[in-house]
Amino acid sequence: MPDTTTTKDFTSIPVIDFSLSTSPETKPFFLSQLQNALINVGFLYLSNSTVEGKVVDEVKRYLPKFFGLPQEEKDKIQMGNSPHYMGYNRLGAELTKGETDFREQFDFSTPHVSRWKPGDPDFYNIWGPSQYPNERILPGFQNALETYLAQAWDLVKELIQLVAEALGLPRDAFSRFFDSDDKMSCLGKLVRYPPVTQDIKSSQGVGPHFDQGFLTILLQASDHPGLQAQNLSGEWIDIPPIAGTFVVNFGRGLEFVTDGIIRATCHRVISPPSTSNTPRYSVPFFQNISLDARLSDPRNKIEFPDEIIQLRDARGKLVDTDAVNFTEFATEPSGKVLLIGRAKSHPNVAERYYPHLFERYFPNGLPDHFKKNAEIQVLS
Ligand SMILES: O=C(O)CCC(=O)C(=O)O
Ligand SMILES: [Fe+2]
Repeated sequence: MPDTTTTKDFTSIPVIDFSLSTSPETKPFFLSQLQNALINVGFLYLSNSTVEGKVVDEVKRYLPKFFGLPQEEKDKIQMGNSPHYMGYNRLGAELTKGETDFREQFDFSTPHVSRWKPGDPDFYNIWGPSQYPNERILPGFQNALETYLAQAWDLVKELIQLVAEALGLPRDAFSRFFDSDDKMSCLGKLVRYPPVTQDIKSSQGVGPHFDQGFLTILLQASDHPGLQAQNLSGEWIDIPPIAGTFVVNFGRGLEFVTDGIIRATCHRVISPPSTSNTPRYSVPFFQNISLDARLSDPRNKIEFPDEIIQLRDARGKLVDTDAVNFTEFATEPSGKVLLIGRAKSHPNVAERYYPHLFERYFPNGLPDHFKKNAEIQVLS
């Protein structure tokens, strides 16, 4: 495997051992590896993290069980019934940059009560309770996912402090972007990417996009390749699963508040080929930031050491890419950016609960290919 620790334009993704961050002797090496990944790659594999192997194994065990439930059971908890964009989506019920993603998925979050009340901004309602299948149907499922979320959340809270240190900042440099835990919610997804079929010829598992918030931790829960990240030359670099690791990447929000020092790298998923007998499974976990945080507020500007700024400038400009971008960070509070992103991805939910956003982003109504795909599903 080529050495990516020094190259500016990556051709593979560095593997970083989290346990090196826990001892004073090895921490400087950990931080230097992290610094390179933050500035030059925007992706890394993390091994030996604090998330327990048995907790990961439980989640993996439930993936085929959940997606194997009868369609009617999954439809009972469909996202279309949740103003918080929580719950199940059938294959193809999601758009990235207007194009259909062929993945079936279940969105769930850390336990949370919506803080929205009449008169509040619409985006206060973006976080709220998850929808789980009846315990009788899938015993232990909710508990397994909530245990996983709690451990993933602890990990991102530690990681964001290490990110600050890797950029020569105090450990708490990013704490201003988070409320107390009871006012925060992080999002998890169970995702199933079926092989390409006759009906659905597209291999877009999920189209080119940037993640939105700060950190993403991704569990590749089967042996399928398919995840790819775009390097500075615009080439798509494979991120094949490596057992015992998470893939970590950085969202547009973190790129914004670090003035482009940290890369939010564009990525996509190619579906398994038609010759594959099994689906690809993954479990992304997205670290959100405070709904009220305005990243463009001058009071939120962070001063970086000169040598860090020089490393960014030496890297060169990021490739312009036609992907979902979250440019609204320049003007809107974080919660609104999140709500707009969700409305564009899940137009049926926006149409029902956020009609003002639906009209703005879908002035001609639900796109034909979105409706057509719904028909394919009804037929099959
Ligand atoms: O499934 C994957 O491997 C990646 C998914 C992803 O990038 C996303 O959901 O934002
Ligand atoms: Fe992503």
